[in-house]
Amino acid sequence: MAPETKTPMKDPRAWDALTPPLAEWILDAVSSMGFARATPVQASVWPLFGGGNKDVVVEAVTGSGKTLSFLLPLVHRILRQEEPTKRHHVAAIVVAPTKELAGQIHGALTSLIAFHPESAELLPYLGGEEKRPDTSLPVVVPQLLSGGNTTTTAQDLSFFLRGSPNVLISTPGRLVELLSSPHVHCPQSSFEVLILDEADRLLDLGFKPDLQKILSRLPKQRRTGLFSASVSEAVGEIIRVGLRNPVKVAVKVKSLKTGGIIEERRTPASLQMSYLMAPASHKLPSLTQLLEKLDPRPQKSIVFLSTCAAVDYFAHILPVLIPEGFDLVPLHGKYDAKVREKNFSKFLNSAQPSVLLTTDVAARGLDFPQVDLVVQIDPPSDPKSFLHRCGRAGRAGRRGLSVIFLQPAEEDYIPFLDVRKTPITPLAHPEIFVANEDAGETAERIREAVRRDRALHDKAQKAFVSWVRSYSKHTASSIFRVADLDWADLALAWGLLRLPKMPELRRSASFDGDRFLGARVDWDAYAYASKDREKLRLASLAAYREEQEEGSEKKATKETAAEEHKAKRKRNAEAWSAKHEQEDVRALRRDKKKRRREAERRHGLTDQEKDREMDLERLLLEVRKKNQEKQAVAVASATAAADRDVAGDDEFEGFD
Ligand SMILES: Nc1ncnc2c1ncn2[C@@H]1O[C@H](COP(=O)(O)OP(=O)(O)OP(=O)(O)O)[C@@H](O)[C@H]1O
Repeated sequence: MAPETKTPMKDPRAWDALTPPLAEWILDAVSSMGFARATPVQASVWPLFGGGNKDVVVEAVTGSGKTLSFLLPLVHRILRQEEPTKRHHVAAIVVAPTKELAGQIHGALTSLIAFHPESAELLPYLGGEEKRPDTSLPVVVPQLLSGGNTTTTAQDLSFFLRGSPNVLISTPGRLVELLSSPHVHCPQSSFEVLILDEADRLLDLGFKPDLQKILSRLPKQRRTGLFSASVSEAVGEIIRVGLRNPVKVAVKVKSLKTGGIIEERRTPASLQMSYLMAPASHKLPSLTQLLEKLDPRPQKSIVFLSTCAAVDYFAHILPVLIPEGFDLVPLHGKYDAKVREKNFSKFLNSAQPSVLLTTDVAARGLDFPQVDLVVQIDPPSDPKSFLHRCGRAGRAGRRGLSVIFLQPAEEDYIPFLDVRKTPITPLAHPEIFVANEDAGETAERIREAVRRDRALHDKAQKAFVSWVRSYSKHTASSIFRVADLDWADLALAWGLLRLPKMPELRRSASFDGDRFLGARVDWDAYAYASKDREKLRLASLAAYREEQEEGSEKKATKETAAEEHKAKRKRNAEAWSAKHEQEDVRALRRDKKKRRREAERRHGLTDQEKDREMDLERLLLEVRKKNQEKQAVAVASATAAADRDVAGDDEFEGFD
């Protein structure tokens, strides 16, 4: 019997085993890129989306090669057309949520078509002043619409008119602007395929209006592909994109749990997903230890914070804290497009160990080779971001470590992530231990830096308020509760010199009311490092003081006037009584004189005349006595009337 011959099974993911067969130039390209075989997602998507005529919804873990899984079908569909795409017609569009990701996809496509001779010939024309020549064969001509202020819409349009690209790669906003031009055409005869990368993010409410406008400008007869590591998060929204009988491609990871149980995960097997329980003030010292102790030293690390303002602030603080030899590169969505671009490529190309300090702007899709470590100092507000953030490390089979720092009150996040198939385990190695004294020392070092420049204090105040607001917006609101925050510890963690005035503080039971945290600061002398800014501050301080002084002078004048008025009244009252005393004296003298004269006069009167005068005098005395007793104007006036009749005005002057 002839010996049994076994033909070796062909690797189903070998590039040359895929159906339909890949073009020669693609085989060259992937082998030059060092990709020995297709990744599971590439092998699954190709026959459906490249060969077949299916719409696809693709979910595969981060770093599993989804970009190439949609680029290969995209170029294949364009190049198999009988004729080149007409001038100013678009054949394919790729939409991505951030400029950086759009740029990266554009880079990947450009590297790929560099292997396609007819398309490669046109590459030098792209971006140039010259109109690109027509071709007789189909070609792929990409244009990146980068948005922001890197290029204006007018520049994008003139590039489009000169280069006549047939593939647009863009963020939603800039794409809407270009598609609104009457010179940009997407007819059914030319348009082939629409790709939404990070589709669940693009289907979020924020992008909805732009996405609707884009869809309304595209023919209904087209192929559409949705790609993401978490596309199933958007199940309810997928319908909006107008897919026709889509095929769902889900590439899952199975891993062995302790006890021999096989579990399904939504994160790559090469990525260790860990957590560290740490009060807020222990987080930065823990980060420092992690960077120090990891062996080999992480070449590239990404540290996530929750807000742009926090990145702005800690970008000035971390250089003081992290071990020597690490470059710190900040990146967030509010930077000017040029700074964003510069910092992005600085991190990408840095030769020495570097740390990217960033927000969720860098959570999705970005493929930095050599990212060994991801640290989430702040857990993401949206749990969808969690696996994307972690997935910046451990890509394409490379080992990676992801650590999330959780405060004691946030412990429930651990089972929460388990349910979402992104389980995390306690960080066992390297061992991190932070004593309270270390945390206090770190806080002092931060405060020292803050004291050197008042601008840092301003940044800290702004950032802290925005951080608290973002904390209150966590989707998992039952786990991240502002009411549980330990304000004194947070103030240490941030190295604050005082806590900003916030309604959250007033409502908090754990806040003891000392916003100044026992830190002694001479606020008038506390200066900005920038001379110009300090000059301005001093000028406005002087103006403020002057205003205060004017205010107090006015107040003093008012007070003096009031006192003077009071004194005058007193003087008047005193003068009045003195006057009356004098008058009394004078009246007495007059009386005496009068009586002496009377006595002399009476000397010569008859007895009858004397009696009449005596009666008159008695009457006069009675009236005077009465008046003196009552001293009331009403009574006096009545009495005076009677008196005047008898004695004349002169006698009652004082009662008037
Ligand atoms: N067949 C392959 N073999 C080896 N490496 C590959 C292969 N295809 C792609 N890669 C590499 O894998 C890395 C990750 O690819 P890619 O960025 O497409 O991942 P992704 O699945 O889109 O990740 P994310 O979900 O984070 O966006 C890239 O550096 C890419 O060059």
